[in-house]
Amino acid sequence: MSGVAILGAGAFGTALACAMSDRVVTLWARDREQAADIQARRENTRRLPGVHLRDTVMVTSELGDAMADTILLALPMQKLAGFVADHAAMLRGRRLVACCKGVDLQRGIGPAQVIEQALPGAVTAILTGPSFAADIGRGLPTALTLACADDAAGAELQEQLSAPALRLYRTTDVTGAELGGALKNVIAIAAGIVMGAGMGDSARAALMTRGFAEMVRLAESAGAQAETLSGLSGFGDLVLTCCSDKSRNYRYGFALGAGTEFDTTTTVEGAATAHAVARLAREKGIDMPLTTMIAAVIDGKVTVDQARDALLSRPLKEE
Ligand SMILES: NC(=O)c1ccc[n+]([C@@H]2O[C@H](COP(=O)([O-])OP(=O)(O)OC[C@H]3O[C@@H](n4cnc5c(N)ncnc54)[C@H](O)[C@@H]3O)[C@@H](O)[C@H]2O)c1
Ligand SMILES: O=P(O)(O)OC[C@H](O)CO
Repeated sequence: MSGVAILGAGAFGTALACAMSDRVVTLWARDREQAADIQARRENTRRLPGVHLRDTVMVTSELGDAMADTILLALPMQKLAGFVADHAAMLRGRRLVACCKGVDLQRGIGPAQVIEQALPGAVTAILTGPSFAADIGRGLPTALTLACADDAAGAELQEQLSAPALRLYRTTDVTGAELGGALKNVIAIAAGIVMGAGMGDSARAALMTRGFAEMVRLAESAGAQAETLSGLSGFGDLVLTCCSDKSRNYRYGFALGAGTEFDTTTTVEGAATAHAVARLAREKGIDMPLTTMIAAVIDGKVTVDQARDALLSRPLKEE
């Protein structure tokens, strides 16, 4: 058994399959009809319309046909624990690369730990960083972080998963990489709120900067290295997601700020993660005013105006 399989035919899984289609790669969709449709049309019309899949991408809904030595898990964060627990027997012994961004709401842990709890001893890695599926699908140049605690395994994965337009940088700081990807989504919701409510570009810049300070504070308390947060998975992804309406987290925040409707079936990882992180911050005694406020706004416990006023009237402090 060799090669690469991607589990989850959402926007990101499909885009990764596209980027890695310089070789044979398998894409698994849980829905039989959707898998057949993508395989026949060579396009995922539901999740990544307009992107053509080469014949080297094999699409299946049979999980057994999607087993390879390296498995990319491109599922929403809150679905990961259930999925790996349900399919532990099949996944055991393979290199597992989580491609989701977030903190598990029930367990308060990131994707690598979620996998390790279900499959102790598994070689686990994280693929994360600034990347819109639509950009990757169009073959536009993208750089991501591949984080693996076992550096030798990480180096092999970096070689295996790099592709002509997909450049992977490597780190052993798994905690830093996964918290960068998780926390930037919360700040992106906040950036969307700021812009949707008409607070302006200067307010967004302030929010991104103070949001980044929160990200580093929490990550360091969890044992991550601050410089990882300054890399692609932290700073890079924060800038991308806070400044583009291609981002679903940003668009969700914008709708909250503007008081407009938002399609609740859209994957918005930052919403659950805001709650998971606000709880973690409370338990650890870490000051995370923005994240805590975003969780309260999402819950409707405070209005956007109340959140703005409360944040602006906090005691003055050193930067
Ligand atoms: N879309 C992007 O631009 C992008 C970029 C980088 C990272 N990501 C990350 O990738 C992850 C997936 O996002 P996406 O954009 O592909 O989402 P998506 O909403 O486009 O697709 C999610 C996919 O997961 C499948 N799925 C949901 N629950 C499942 C379950 N229990 N078992 C099996 N399959 C299940 C759905 O059928 C769907 O195909 C997220 O964590 C996201 O943050 C997305
Ligand atoms: O659409 P979003 O907000 O989930 O963002 C997609 C990616 O995480 C950007 O790197």
